Amino acid sequence: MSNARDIRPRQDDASLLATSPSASFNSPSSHSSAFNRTVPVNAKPLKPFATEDIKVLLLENVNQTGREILSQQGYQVEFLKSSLPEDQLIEKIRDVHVIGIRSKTKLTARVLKEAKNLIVIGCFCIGTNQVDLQYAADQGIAVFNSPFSNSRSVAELVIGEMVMLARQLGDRSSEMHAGTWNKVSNGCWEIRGKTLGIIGYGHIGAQLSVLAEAMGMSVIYYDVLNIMSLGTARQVEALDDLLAEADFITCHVPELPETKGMIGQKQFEKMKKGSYLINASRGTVVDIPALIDAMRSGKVAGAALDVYPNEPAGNGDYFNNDLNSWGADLRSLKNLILTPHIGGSTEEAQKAIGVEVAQALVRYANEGSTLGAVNLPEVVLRSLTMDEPDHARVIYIHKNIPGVLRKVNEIIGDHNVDKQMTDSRGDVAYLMADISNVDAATIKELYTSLESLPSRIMTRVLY
Ligand SMILES: NC(=O)C1=CN([C@@H]2O[C@H](COP(=O)(O)OP(=O)(O)OC[C@H]3O[C@@H](n4cnc5c(N)ncnc54)[C@H](O)[C@@H]3O)[C@@H](O)[C@H]2O)C=CC1
Ligand SMILES: O=C(O)C(=O)COP(=O)(O)O
Repeated sequence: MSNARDIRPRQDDASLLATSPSASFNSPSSHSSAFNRTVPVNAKPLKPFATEDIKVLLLENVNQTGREILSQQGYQVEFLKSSLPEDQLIEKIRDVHVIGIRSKTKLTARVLKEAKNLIVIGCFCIGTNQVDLQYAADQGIAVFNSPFSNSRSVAELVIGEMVMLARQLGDRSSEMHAGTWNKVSNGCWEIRGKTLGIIGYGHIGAQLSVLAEAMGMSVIYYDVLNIMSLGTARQVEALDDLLAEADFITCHVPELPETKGMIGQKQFEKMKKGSYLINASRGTVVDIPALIDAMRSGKVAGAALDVYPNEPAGNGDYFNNDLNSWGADLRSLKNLILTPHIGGSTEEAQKAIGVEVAQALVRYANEGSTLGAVNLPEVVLRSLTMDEPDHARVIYIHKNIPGVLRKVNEIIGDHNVDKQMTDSRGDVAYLMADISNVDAATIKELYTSLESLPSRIMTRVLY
């Protein structure tokens, strides 16, 4: 394997041009999906490289379904249960072509700079805030996620937590575990007839809205977009309107500069006395010292937190003041449910995410399809078939500057271009072209010529 960043064709080895009819880039048949259905039965397996040379690093206990799909491709898959400290991550990422992470691993520009062979990142979760998406795009590294496979799991957790908070179940259960009988009705409520305020009415917020109405709640929501209400839910114009009206407030916004500290001291002041707060979005959205004050003063009657500004790397690690300076204060509060970022952690969600993201990674590595990528333009060409044995697929990721297509077409224009597609997103453009009647020497020539263009970000030739 070349030590350059690309997975390059092995130009010296003409035998690799022959494609093996027994090889397949289809994912295992047990994982049927829209992706599998779109691949024709006589799809030609593209062999840009010996698949056993592809190195994949999976962190944070990615589900077995995903691991199997990648292993069955013949890739070398290394699997770790937790995330890695930055220095160890940098050591490992230098070597790999594909990395799979969840919400904890931070793929910053500093880390990605060292990832000389990396072509694609799979976020086996919804959030992609942990990855420097722009830096990755600028290096030609595609990023995929699973946009809604765990939404239902989060929505169900929030429903459960509302009942738990309204009935102080966490406290009663802890007391019983400590041997104390404490039968209380004071300050305990039904959720029926109460108002739920949802901040961020996207996949999770909207799903939750339907479930909450089925429990007899009234739903209001605040979102920066004008979004169609489900059921009898009602969009409010300003966050303050929601804070003033809701009995239960729940956050479902992404981590963005605009959502940082979105619920802080000023917002707690605007809430009704005795209201409840739930945050299963990102730890930066709620100002936790302000929440501690609001709970101590009785303004907030209960809260559930699933996410924190700093989270431990893996199971068994401590959640203490070394991690977040207010850790002990938080843990001392009554009617506060603390969970270790388990909103999306169900068997159903993790299995579905494993399949969806692993298939996207395989499709990208083997076919170059960016369908569903969150940081590159979406470009897809139909699969080459076994009837097209002497074809090569050229992928040219380049700076989105004037004149590039002319130069590229000067290079590929002497050949028979069967199909070509190009699209851009911001500063980066992605071109894919299938060329027929090519031999090993032509592939080498195409590759070298494209690589020498000043607009080049990354070139791959699949054949
Ligand atoms: N605790 C957990 O395990 C999980 C947490 N999450 C977190 O939940 C977040 C939301 O997930 P989805 O509903 O799938 O995302 P989504 O993208 O479908 O919805 C987010 C909504 O928030 C809105 N929004 C963005 N900025 C806003 C602002 N400043 N004010 C008001 N609304 C704003 C958007 O317009 C959108 O409607 C994810 O980004 C992720 O960080 C997601 C899954 C599991
Ligand atoms: O899907 C998300 O964005 C989540 O927050 C869930 O993250 P996780 O896969 O549990 O690390």
